Amino acid sequence: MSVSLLEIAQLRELEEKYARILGPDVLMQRAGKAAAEYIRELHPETCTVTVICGPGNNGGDGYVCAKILSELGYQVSVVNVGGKTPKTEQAKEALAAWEATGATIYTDPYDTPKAQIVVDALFGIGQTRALVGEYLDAAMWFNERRALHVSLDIPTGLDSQTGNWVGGRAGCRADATITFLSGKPGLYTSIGKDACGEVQVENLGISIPLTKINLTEVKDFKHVCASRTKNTSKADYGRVGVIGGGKGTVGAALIAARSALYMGAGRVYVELVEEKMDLDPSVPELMFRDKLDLSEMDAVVIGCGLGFSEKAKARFIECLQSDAALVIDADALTMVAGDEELLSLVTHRRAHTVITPHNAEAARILGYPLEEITADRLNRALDLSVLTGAVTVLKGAGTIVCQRSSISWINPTGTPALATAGSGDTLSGMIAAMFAQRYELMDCVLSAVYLHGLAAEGCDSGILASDIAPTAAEFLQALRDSYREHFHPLRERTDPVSWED
Ligand SMILES: NC(=O)C1=CN([C@@H]2O[C@H](COP(=O)(O)OP(=O)(O)OC[C@H]3O[C@@H](n4cnc5c(N)ncnc54)[C@H](OP(=O)(O)O)[C@@H]3O)[C@@H](O)[C@H]2O)[C@@H](O)CC1
Ligand SMILES: Nc1ncnc2c1ncn2[C@@H]1O[C@H](COP(=O)(O)OP(=O)(O)O)[C@@H](O)[C@H]1O
Ligand SMILES: [K+]
Repeated sequence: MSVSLLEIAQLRELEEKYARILGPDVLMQRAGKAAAEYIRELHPETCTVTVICGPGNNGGDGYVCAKILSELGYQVSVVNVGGKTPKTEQAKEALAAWEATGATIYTDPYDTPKAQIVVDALFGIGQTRALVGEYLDAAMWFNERRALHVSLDIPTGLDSQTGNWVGGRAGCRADATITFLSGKPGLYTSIGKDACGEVQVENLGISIPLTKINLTEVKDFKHVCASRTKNTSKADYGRVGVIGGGKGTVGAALIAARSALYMGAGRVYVELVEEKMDLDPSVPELMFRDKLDLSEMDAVVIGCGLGFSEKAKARFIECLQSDAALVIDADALTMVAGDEELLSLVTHRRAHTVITPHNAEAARILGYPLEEITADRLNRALDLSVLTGAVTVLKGAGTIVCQRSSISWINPTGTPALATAGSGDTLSGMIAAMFAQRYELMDCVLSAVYLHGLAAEGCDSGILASDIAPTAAEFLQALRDSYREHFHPLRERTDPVSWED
């Protein structure tokens, strides 16, 4: 199963339930202890630490963590930012326990001695408005330190649901975040991808319910990772058709088509609506047709460099009316925006349909300003699936995959190296290749999105879009090797993925 990501209301419910079962301060004690242990793992040598605490329970976690670190031999300074009385009983008790050690309590972090580790326990999931005053100053102090930056639960200022800054005001930027009970969506998408650094989830000994928002794991598409049956031929791996080729943008279709081949499609055909080509000399395996017979295709990609001609639109309509699995990308998405006839054809499709917009395309289809998409990508992705009936892949940092049934996944792989022309075309071709190989709907989409991102992991410079699929294919190979190792009765189990639940 995927890693569950809980929303605030669900976290609050768990918090209340376990406060009743375990006692009101047990979770805070566990959170503070887990944070101290995590910091010790990150920096086993004892050193100087400053913990900045806010007025709520996040601050309470900070006081507990500070006391345990101090008992472990770290030299800890604690700041009760603004010097106010904490707002909850548990946080008051945690502050009192720190006070009982006789240590100085600072109210301004700028007064503290230099520290090798700084810990942000200002605000967690209870931050309801933009940082101002002493809290904003404290967040700035945190960011300015040349130290290891650790946030408790979430980086202060981050909206745990959307991954944006609360009220648009930037907060803490951590090198590492230890988050309690479960992951939260905002840690894995948008600004959250930068603000959290490494994320460690600590469930505090609580069993976490399954939820409708998940972080994709390899196990979510483990059928794709199983070995292919040996007694097969290219007919078993299907036919992908790529329709593009508007004036001057042939490359996009070629990139999508090549990617489908690399990801294991049996045959890949290209139709160029406005341009003419009979051969791609660098990938002679591709076959070109003036007009594809859609009834012969298992999966079709439409939109990459398609243009907006009448011919293109007519062809799009034929694709929508076909029984092939359809990946709708780029120009085809823009065509759908504001066109009721096309939208209705999308909605009424019987075969699998995936739309792959980036934020701007999503804004066009929904008729929203771009800011409304970026403000809440999870909910906007869901809006798109409800509007179109299709599986939505809302691309970007922390790509969101969602179904109309309201189950969503956030994809954890990918880097800014993917922010390069043609990278979305590659993804479309990869998804279609999975359809052609007849995997289940969500196996197809989740595997392609995950592997596409994985291909760019560790790359902080630039890559060619054409290189993404070959690298993704190598990762898929490694996963299949690992899966085979694991499930082979005569082999030792040394695989890196834990395949069984
Ligand atoms: N969930 C769990 O099970 C567990 C939760 N735990 C921990 O508790 C944390 C949640 O605690 P929390 O609810 O007390 O919220 P937190 O973020 O500390 O502060 C909220 C306070 O700040 C205030 N306030 C808000 N914004 C403000 C602003 N801009 N400027 C100034 N004030 C502002 C707000 O006031 P109000 O909005 O009511 O006026 C409220 O009083 C959670 O993240 C985790 O660390 C763990 O201990 C164990 C398990
Ligand atoms: N900063 C980023 N981090 C992770 N993935 C990214 C980032 N920027 C872009 N991507 C990914 O790169 C691809 C870009 O797609 P798209 O914008 O359609 O490109 P193009 O139109 O050039 O093909 C998407 O899969 C998107 O998720
Ligand atoms: K925090």
